[in-house]
Parts: sequence; structure tokens; C-alpha cells
Amino acid sequence: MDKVIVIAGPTGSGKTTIADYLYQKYGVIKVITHTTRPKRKNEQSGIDYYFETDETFDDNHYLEQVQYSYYRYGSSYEGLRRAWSKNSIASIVLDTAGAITYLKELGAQVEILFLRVNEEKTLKDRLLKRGDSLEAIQKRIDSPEYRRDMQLPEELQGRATVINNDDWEHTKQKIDQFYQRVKEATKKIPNEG
Ligand SMILES: Nc1nc2c(ncn2[C@@H]2O[C@H](COP(=O)(O)OP(=O)(O)O)[C@@H](O)[C@H]2O)c(=O)[nH]1
Ligand SMILES: Nc1ncnc2c1ncn2[C@@H]1O[C@H](COP(=O)(O)OP(=O)(O)O)[C@@H](O)[C@H]1O
Repeated sequence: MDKVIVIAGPTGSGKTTIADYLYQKYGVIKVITHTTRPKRKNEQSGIDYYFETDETFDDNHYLEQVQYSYYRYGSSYEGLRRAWSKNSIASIVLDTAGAITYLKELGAQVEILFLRVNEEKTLKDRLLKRGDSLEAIQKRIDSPEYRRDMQLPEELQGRATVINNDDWEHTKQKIDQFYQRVKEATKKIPNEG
């Protein structure tokens, strides 16, 4: 059974870092999503996101789409199918609303990782280090979605693997264990239970 690892958690918790690790170590293909958010320095269209305008955003067919911190984000079935054509395990970085939709739509094919850090201050420090502008960080922190995604939503409780990404060595071990479980699960046929 094909699987998609949905990675959720607050800004700066390490979602992108973990998606990159899963690709580099295990060849897990990242599903690239669409956004109207401005490109950060070091980001590339077609690699980090498909960067869209408000007009071009609507040209795509979305499995789900959200508004997050004043911008639009959406993921397509085509993107997921493209990833699965290369590897039976894909990953996608989503907000918690997207993670809930994925779970509803794709059921047993979804494995969820929820990241958190012990201290909220760590998040801001990481965003500064990542090179985000103070203005962009403040805008993000002031958004209702940012606050919401600090917590694992009820709909995902019992279904998500929660990892504290404070110490990278510890995180890598947890991700390796998680990946092995997902890999085993791909050997099951759908609806086998
Ligand atoms: N639902 C949904 N969320 C997305 C999609 N693409 C990205 N996101 C989420 O949107 C939020 C903002 O992403 P981004 O602006 O890249 O900020 P980051 O969290 O600092 O990396 C994050 O929680 C992402 O996981 C998508 O296609 N659908
Ligand atoms: N365990 C960690 N310890 C220290 N820095 C980290 C850790 N995990 C990620 N980072 C760094 O924090 C910043 C934010 O991580 P990123 O993966 O972009 O988060 P997200 O995609 O959740 O917004 C990046 O500069 C990344 O290199």
C-alpha cells in the first residue's frame, strides 16, 4: 500500500528539515505544494513550492487548500500521484487543517508526524537563524493559524506520532524508528486492517 507521511507542526519546528532528511536518507519523495506566499531567499519554485499569484493559484486542482497566515496554500492529487510513481512512500508538509483533511480523504494511507519544541522561544530563534525577516516573523506569529498549530488537534490525537524536535540527534533516531514502521506498513494490502 502506498503511504504518505504528513508532517505538521508550528513554523520553525523542523517540518522541512525532516522532509529533507527523509528524502536524503530514504528517498522519500516530497510532494511540492502551491502557495501565494512570497518566496524566501534560498527558496526555489518547483523545489520548495510552486509559487503562485492569486490568479494562477486557481488554475490547479486541489485535494485540499487552506488560508494560512494571510496566504493561500494547496496540494494536488497530481502531485501525490507523481510522488507515488517514484516511491511508495511520499511526504508532504501541511498545516494541521490539511493534515485532518488528508486523514479523512486517504485514511490508512496517511501517517502523521506532529512536531513540537519545548520552548516557544526556540521557534522564533530558528526563524531568525533561517533568515526570515523580523516583519515576516511577526506577521506569522500574529496569525491565528500559527497559534492553532502549536497544539495537536483533537482529530489527530491517537493517530499522530508526536516528536519533540529540540535535539537533532534525538529527532533523527525517532524519525528512523518511525520510518521503519511506515516501511513495514507499505507491505500490507489496503483494508487488511
Ligand atoms: N493545508 C496545507 N498546508 C500547507 C500546504 N503547503 C504548506 N502548508 C503549510 O502552511 C504553513 C506555512 O508554510 P510556510 O509559509 O512554508 O511556513 P513554515 O511553516 O515556516 O515553513 C505550514 O504549516 C505548512 O505546513 C498545503 O498545500 N496545504
Ligand atoms: N533540532 C534542531 N535543532 C536546531 N535547529 C533546527 C532543528 N531542526 C531544524 N532546525 C533549523 O530550524 C530552522 C527551521 O526549520 P524548518 O525545517 O525550516 O521548519 P519548518 O519547516 O517547520 O518551518 C531551520 O533553519 C532548520 O535548519
